[in-house]
Amino acid sequence: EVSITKFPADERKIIAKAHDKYKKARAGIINTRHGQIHTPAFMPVGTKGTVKAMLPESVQTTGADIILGNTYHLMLQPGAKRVFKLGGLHKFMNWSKPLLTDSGGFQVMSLSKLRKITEEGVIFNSHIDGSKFMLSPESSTEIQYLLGSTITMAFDECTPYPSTYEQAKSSMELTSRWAKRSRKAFYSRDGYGQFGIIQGSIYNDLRLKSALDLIELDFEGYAIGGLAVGEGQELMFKVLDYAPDLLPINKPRYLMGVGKPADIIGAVQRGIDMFDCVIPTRSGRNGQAFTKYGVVNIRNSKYKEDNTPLEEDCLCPACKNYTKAYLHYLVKVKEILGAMLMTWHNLMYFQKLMLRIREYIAQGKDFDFIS
Ligand SMILES: Cc1cccc2c(=O)nc(N)[nH]c12
Ligand SMILES: [Zn+2]
Repeated sequence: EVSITKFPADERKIIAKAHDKYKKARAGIINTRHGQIHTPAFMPVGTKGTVKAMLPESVQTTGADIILGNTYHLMLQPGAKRVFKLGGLHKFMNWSKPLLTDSGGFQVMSLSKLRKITEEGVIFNSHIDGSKFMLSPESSTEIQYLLGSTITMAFDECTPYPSTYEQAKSSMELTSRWAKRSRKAFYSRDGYGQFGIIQGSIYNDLRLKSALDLIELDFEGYAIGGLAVGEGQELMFKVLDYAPDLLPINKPRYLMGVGKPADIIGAVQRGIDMFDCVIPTRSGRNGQAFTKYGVVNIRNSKYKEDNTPLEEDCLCPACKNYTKAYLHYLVKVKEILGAMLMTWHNLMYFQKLMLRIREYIAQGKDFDFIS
């Protein structure tokens, strides 16, 4: 057992795995100002201060310890200063457990129409009304402070895939300079943390340089960025075969934007502790349910008279009180309750997967199951 201080006031126990294939898998607890995070952990995405179609108390019943918010969206509407004046994001959205906010650069690149990357930061036009904004390591870090994030992400540039070695190198070097400025701008408090994000695309020497630059800044945790950007599972795992080992063994490792159950299992086996992905919520709203029998596309007409639940032993309201026929109908007629029940089931499914993974690691058992 290795126990180390993660967030200032806290301890984290890592139970190293004996089994060779799983020796990098670890189960632990991150203690923060807003409560514990059991890892490996899946973080539901609550982009605009809400996990879409869910009440925060419903998210809590699924077993989620922490949810994500987004700097980009919240700075545009309702504005970080306003959220701060109203008591911070925890109070605003009635979520008292840990909150992690992404730093906004990734969202600017994927959402805003016009943008310009300079050494200072990213200048962009809001995708809502076209008004001009700037996000920099300093402003992103300040916005996350105003929101009251438990875990603040450093301001990075997500290197697109594919990128040439030169493109990936200069992008990674910019991220290292921005990480230094982010770290300097961070107001550190007990039980709060800031995570650095390593880049370097698929090039192992760039990944190493990125890790060395960020380890010098002594972040409370580290994220692996620049994956889940179209490289595919095989290449992602190839990077994950070495990248997590470049990071301090005694700090949380967060793989951003991942992923499907099989991606999560493979990444845990390679030493990742934290995940976030829109798949359970977005696909739930689109009528896809994750079950132990595989993904159920509830809109398929074969379910229109299916009087059985998605999963007979699932404790979520969709499975306890309703049938696939009813869910099929709700989603077909675009009733809001359809989005709610499908989302609730998928979030419960992802949290059950994480719980089983944590239990298997703690018992020293293999967890190759594709749940
Ligand atoms: C959300 C997300 C997904 C995937 C990759 C990234 C990344 O590289 N950097 C940031 N800040 N966020 C990411
Ligand atoms: Zn269910």
